[in-house]
Amino acid sequence: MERPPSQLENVRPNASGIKPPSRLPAMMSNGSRNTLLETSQSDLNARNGFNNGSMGPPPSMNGSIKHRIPGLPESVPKRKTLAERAGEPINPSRSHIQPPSKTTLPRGGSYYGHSRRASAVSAIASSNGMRPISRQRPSTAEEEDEDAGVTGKRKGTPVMSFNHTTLRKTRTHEDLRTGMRNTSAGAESSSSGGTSRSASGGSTSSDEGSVAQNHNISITSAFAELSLTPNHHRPSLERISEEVSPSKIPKFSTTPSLRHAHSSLALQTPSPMKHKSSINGLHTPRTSARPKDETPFFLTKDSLTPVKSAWDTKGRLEGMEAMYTQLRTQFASAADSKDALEESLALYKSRVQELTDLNREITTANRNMTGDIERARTDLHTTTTDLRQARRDHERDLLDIERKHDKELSDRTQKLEKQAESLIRERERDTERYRREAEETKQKWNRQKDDEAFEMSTAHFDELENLRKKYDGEKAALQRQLEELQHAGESRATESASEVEEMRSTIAGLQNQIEATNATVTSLRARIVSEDSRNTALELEKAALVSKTHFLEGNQEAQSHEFTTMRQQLQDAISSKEGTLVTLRKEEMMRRKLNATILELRGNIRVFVRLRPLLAGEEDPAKVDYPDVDSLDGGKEMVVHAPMTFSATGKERNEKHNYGFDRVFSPATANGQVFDDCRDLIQSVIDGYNVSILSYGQTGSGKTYGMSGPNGIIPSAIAMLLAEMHRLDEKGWQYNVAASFVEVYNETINDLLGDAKTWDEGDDLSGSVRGKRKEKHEIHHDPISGKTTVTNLSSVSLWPPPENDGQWPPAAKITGETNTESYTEKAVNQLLDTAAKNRRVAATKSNERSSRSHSIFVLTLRGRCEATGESSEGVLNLVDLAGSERLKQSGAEGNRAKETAAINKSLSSLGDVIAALGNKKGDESHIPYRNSKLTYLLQSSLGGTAANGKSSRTLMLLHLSPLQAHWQESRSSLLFGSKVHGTHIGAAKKK
Ligand SMILES: Nc1ncnc2c1ncn2[C@@H]1O[C@H](COP(=O)(O)OP(=O)(O)OP(=O)(O)O)[C@@H](O)[C@H]1O
Repeated sequence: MERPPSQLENVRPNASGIKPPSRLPAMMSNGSRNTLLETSQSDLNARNGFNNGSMGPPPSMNGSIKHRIPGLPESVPKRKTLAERAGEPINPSRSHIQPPSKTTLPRGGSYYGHSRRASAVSAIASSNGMRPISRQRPSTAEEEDEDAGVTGKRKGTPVMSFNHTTLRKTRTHEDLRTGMRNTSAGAESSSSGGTSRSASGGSTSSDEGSVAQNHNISITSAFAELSLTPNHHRPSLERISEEVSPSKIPKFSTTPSLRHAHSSLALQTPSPMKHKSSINGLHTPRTSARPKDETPFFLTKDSLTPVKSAWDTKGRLEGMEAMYTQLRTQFASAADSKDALEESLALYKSRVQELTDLNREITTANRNMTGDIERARTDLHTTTTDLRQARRDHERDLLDIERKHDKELSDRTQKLEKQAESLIRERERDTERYRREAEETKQKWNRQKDDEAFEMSTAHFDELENLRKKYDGEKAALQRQLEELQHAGESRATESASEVEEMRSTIAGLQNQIEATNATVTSLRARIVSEDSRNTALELEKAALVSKTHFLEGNQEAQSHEFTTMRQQLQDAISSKEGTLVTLRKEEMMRRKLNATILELRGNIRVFVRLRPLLAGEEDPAKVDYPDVDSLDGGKEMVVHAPMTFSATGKERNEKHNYGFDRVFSPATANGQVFDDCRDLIQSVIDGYNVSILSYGQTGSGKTYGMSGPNGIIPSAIAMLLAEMHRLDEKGWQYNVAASFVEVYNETINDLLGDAKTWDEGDDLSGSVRGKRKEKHEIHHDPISGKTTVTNLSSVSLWPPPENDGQWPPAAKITGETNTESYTEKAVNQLLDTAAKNRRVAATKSNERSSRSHSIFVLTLRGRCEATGESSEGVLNLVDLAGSERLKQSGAEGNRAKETAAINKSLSSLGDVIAALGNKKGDESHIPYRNSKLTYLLQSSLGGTAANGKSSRTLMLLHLSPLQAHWQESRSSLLFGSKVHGTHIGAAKKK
């Protein structure tokens, strides 16, 4: 069947994608082209009416077309094609149709009117994170069902189907679909002759979405993704009509350009060209706006083709007119949409501008901050580098100093060790030499003494033998005389016995007579008694006669000679005794000399070190070794392990320090053992030397314990001196012992045996203290006698006991004691108690006073030997020094600062004096005794030789704490001790 030429064939723009309706007949004829049929039930019905029986139109139809579209031009050629009209501006204000922006598609809104704009604004607000103010129409279950229904319904539809996956991507697509459905429904109602709801519904606010959707359908149909079915090639229109059910939604054909437009919209990418092409390629479904009697037309794949017979040109034109109208409406709506989009765009632009400004500001700020950070980083880097460099330099310096120090130390140590070794060797040699000399002298003297004794004893023996012989002779003569007398007495006794016999016989005769008379018996008994008495008297007479005989028979001359001899012997014995005493004195002198020699050899300044044991509760002792503890003459070395430290390079350091002293006592050593090693020194006080024993060390190291504790130096020294004095008494030496006890506190001297209330604390307060006048004590040193005296100082006589026993101590009189030793003992105890009490009273002004003051117990021994006329005077100073650790304390205030300064001064002066004594080159050398009260007080007893030639000896008793924590204090004490030990002072001289 031939298809008549169509006007639309000429107006179809190729680029628009709208297929000219002229293609439809071809499709209908053989179905070789893809054809999309869109229809509704009413269309079908209408078509059925047309097509029923024949393809030709009813005669009445030819004129009715013209009549129904009065606006159409009469002449078909004069009519503008659809494409031309589409190109015309519909409204000057809407001449530029812009595609919808991707962000202006409102959800559930319309592209038209206020609601559309509101939706657009809402979309902007939503995109800016604000709550949209326009009403949004949610997707309802019904719609979902409808969607499903559409799909389901179209499943079996051979003509077209929707891609729901794509449609569901956005709300816009839902709306589009809804619009499509409405359109479809409109078509249905139109075909069924019902009232067109959608035609008037566009202005109904209650169904604004529906109206918008109805309007949208033209666009959405263009954007909907459609697919062609293979049935497009059906040969006839009837067949198409059959297949399109009225209940089915309109079918659309789509072209690649439409698909592209849809996908662009779905992706919401604005593209004017795409939109335009979409609009141009739009195949509008027939809407309910079409008059009921209007010829239905199909929207096929390639063109808007009214379903008319080929000969029904008018019908087809009407369809096209309707489509044209529809397109105009669509263009109008597109223009509205454009306005809305422009508005949105303007909003967006302003917002974008704002954001751009903000971004710029932030970028600028960020850039500034980045610059600052960069600068700060650079500064930091520079500082870090500088710091590292400085640290490296510092570490290098430290290492250098350390190396230098170590080297210096090792050099000095080696040097000192060499010196010490040579000194020790020299000393050993000297000792050995002196020992040999002493031994020889002693042996010589012993031999001499033995010879003398032998000679004396031989003479004595001879004399004794003679005397014994003489005595034996005399004794024999006397024995003989005695025997003679005894014989005479016995003969007299025999005579008496015969007389007794006679008398007895007489008695017996008489007894016979007694029997005769009792009176005779009684007289006889009386006679016997008288005879016994007579006999006794005779015995006595006999003894008297014997002695008289012995006396009378003795040689008076011999007797007087014997007496003379005996007197001579007695005289000899006395003179022998005198000789022995002289010898003993000589011996004593020799002993003193030897003792002095030994002490000189040992040095006038000696250092003993003593480590006290750990006390209860104390932990972490320092490790100390005593390498020669088992040596016969006592240990002299110690190795102290310093606490572990780390070098600048982080290396572990376990230092050991070797020390050598005159004597080293381990913690196990008791006070008595320490004193045994001090004996010879104290003995020398009796011999007339001045001796100082100084207890040095930090607080709590045992100074006071060693000095005044049980069997400490003070009580032991007094006991020893008393025993020595008794011994020397036998040798003709008599001694006086006096004691004083002073304290040096804050460079002021206080009398510990006086009254603490009168003490001068050196606090510049004049006048009285507690109502008592302050006592000032001045030190005087006599350069000629070498004696040091302190004014106003109490002195207690310990030996001999004072005549007026009980005058001292004042607090507790010692009375009723006849035993002098007991007095001394008690006096010493009383003396120590008084000192302690006075210190306690003073301590109320300054706590821990005992640790911050020096106490000096002074014993003065004056001796005289009447036999020899010798005399001696020695002073023993037993000094308990203040805690040495105060040297390092700083930051003290008030009294403490004063105490610290005073302790510093006195202890450093002590070191200076000892060092100066060691360096002394002659009598002219200056020794800084006056630098402190302590050294000035001890001037005559500090190991030097005074101007008067009197010299002295010093023993430094170094006390150490056993705790590792006190290592630094112990080390400084050991260094001080080593310095003193290394000082060699010339021989001490007795005055
Ligand atoms: N060898 C020792 N054996 C037993 N205990 C000791 C010994 N040495 C010291 N102590 C004890 O250690 C404590 C401190 O001793 P001490 O008071 O003698 O020290 P210090 O150095 O004299 O103190 P301060 O600074 O007060 O003069 C005392 O309790 C003492 O009994």
